[in-house]
Amino acid sequence: MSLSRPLHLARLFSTYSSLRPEFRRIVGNSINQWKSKPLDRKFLLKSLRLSGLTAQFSAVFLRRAECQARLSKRSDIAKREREHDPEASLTLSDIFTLIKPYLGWLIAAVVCAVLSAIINIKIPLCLGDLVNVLVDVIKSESKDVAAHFDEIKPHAVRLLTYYGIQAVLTFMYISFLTILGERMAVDMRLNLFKKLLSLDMSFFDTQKTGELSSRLNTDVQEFKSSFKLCVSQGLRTIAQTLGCIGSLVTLSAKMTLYTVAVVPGIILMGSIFGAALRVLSRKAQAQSAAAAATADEAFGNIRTVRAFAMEKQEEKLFEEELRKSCQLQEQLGFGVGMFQGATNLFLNGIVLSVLYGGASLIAQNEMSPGALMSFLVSAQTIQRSLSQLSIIFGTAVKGWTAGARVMQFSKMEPSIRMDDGVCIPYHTLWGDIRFENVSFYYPNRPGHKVFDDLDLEIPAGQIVALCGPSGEGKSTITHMLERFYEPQNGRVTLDGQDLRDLNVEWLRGRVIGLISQEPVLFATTIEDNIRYGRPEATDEEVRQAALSANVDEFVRKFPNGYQTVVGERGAQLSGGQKQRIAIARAILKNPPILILDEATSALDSESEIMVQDALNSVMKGRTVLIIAHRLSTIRDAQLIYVIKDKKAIEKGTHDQLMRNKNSIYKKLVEAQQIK
Ligand SMILES: Nc1ncnc2c1ncn2[C@@H]1O[C@H](COP(=O)(O)OP(=O)(O)OP(=O)(O)O)[C@@H](O)[C@H]1O
Repeated sequence: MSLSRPLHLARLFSTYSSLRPEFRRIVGNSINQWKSKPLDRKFLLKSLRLSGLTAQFSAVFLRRAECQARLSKRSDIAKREREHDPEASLTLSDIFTLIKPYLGWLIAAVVCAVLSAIINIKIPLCLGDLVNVLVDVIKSESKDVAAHFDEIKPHAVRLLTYYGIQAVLTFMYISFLTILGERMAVDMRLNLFKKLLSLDMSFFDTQKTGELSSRLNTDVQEFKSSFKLCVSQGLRTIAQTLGCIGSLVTLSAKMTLYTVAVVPGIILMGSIFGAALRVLSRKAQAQSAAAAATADEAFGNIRTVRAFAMEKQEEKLFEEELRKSCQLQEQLGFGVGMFQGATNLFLNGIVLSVLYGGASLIAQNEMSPGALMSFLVSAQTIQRSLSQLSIIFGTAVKGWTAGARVMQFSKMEPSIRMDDGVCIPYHTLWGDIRFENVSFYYPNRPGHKVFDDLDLEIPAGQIVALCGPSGEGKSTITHMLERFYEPQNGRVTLDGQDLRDLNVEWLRGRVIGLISQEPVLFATTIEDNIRYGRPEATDEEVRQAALSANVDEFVRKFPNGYQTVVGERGAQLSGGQKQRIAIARAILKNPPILILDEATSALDSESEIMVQDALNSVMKGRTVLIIAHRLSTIRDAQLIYVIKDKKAIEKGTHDQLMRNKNSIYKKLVEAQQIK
């Protein structure tokens, strides 16, 4: 990018230099003609040529600026090492899709805002009339108060009516916009949340949850606020500007054309600044999200932070991210400030040019001094409106970027759809699982194959254990069974059906129950956490599940019983208690296939006995896949697989494997890696 930018600029300046004499000739001629000739067709054509030429320049600059924006966006993505992130973009059709359900509210708001602006143009005129009448009354020196009052009354009533209507219109358009903005924000949040929940697991492998929350909250908020501001203020300002331009045309068409001819220049400036500010704004918002994610991670892992006394380091990390964010936000502020300053300078220049052009017209008797005065006042109203627009522009840039960040993930499509595929009828489901020639790597680490031609059979109704050295892929097998990830080669089948043909919602929700080493509970009551296994379960079924999982016995000792709130991730419970609640949840779900991923390895021996007891009651009559390092858990398995070197290299019962003197399993037991 550093090399290409000077090249672009050089090319642009060479184009400009070659066109400069022609540009000067046309501009010079046109200005002279505007001053000296009356308004005719030829004159109009010349004006259009000037506008066209400046518009062409705007287009060239715009394209260059956009190109630079794209390049820096790519470099950002490279910096973030997120190859699969789609480009953040927000189109007008995206905005229209959001507005569509509430189009009526928008139209109502637009009508009210425009009417309010029209009244805003009328109020000064009406005020002027009232002042004129008052002046007349003062001049007449008559003492007839009633007659004076009758003269003033209609003007005063008209003014009061305008004030009243304007107040009602203002209330209406702000209310309508609030309804529109809030409902749009809810839709945006819901869409994004729904989409995020459905995205592939590989997406979450590369994203920080804090950043996702920031998109759901901060970005949607920013988009909503700027949308409301742009529509309310922008509409009013535009309507006011158009109204005043109308007044200008009636005052002097020639002077108006002279003033309007500089509009492509404003567009040109706006385009260049706009592209640069959009890039800066995108960077600034990404950095704010990164800072939020750092804080979120620290809070999420607060126990680890405390245990390692890392508060200072976390603070430092957060400060670094915040400072970077602050720097970018400041740069953005400077950019917006510069833009607003330049706009003001430009607009003041227009007033000067109007004075100069007007003076020439007065000298040629084509305009009266009074008309020039009125022209200037209206031009200044436009100037004020355009200054206001430049402020709105800054807000719009931020809002647009925020909207694009929300859309970036809302537009992503999961490769695994939740609602596709078939369900095997419950009474014909056996629970026979096979991995056939499976080759797999995690999508975010394509160079690292976890399995190469893995073959594995988990017969229906049996307890099968997976063991092997750490990092060889035991948990990955459960991930593939849950269809969190799909194999690149080979297939995984359930009762002979490829998992890819089965309905994922049914598979995860009805068929497979997972109890992992660190069960995660929600910050709600014990009852709700158990019910998570099957929300439609009756109270009695919840109690029965709790009894089978040895939950009931400790819950009864809590003052609030099943209504005890467990804290974030179950922080107010012991490891064994959390694990037993997770088992009760799995019992309630009553899945034909159960996966126990080191379900007892984090517990002390007393808790383990209780949890194992609970597990034994769950395992009966199901297909069970156990991942464990504990002999006590594995010994009873009907089949044991040893996973190593990307394959299942051994299989058999505990006794069979122990009899083989070269068995890896035997070595693991002897080395106490399985103990
Ligand atoms: N989400 C992921 N993205 C990329 N690589 C991963 C991911 N999860 C696991 N891995 C890698 O895949 C390999 C297998 O991991 P897995 O967790 O299946 O091992 P494991 O046998 O269960 O280990 P352990 O016994 O230590 O729990 C490891 O090299 C690991 O680094």
